[in-house]
Amino acid sequence: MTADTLDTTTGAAASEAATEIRTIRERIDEIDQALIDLWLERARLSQEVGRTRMASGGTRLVLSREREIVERFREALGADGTQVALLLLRAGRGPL
Ligand SMILES: O=C(O)C(=O)C[C@]1(C(=O)O)C=C[C@@H](O)C=C1
Repeated sequence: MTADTLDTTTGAAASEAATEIRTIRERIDEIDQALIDLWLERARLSQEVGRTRMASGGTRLVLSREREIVERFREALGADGTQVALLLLRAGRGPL
């Protein structure tokens, strides 16, 4: 494989690179699936907490807890972490 015969699925210009990319992509796909599964599990648990609290006569939200979570993600991942945390929270408790 040469630069003028690109592998269409990997975009690589050499077969060794195409093979390496396919191997790395397998792990990326596993990680993506784990993230999706964890995302869905977290949303279910968050909804369960919300239902339990409201059934007890409590509030729908606990903003101090949300701030703690946003801060944890911001410390670990920077500004993108803030955005991820906000999306995670929305997936569980719905939009504000
Ligand atoms: O930990 C809680 O009390 C929850 O209700 C879960 C959760 C979350 O998704 O992390 C959702 C809504 C609350 O405002 C705070 C946190």
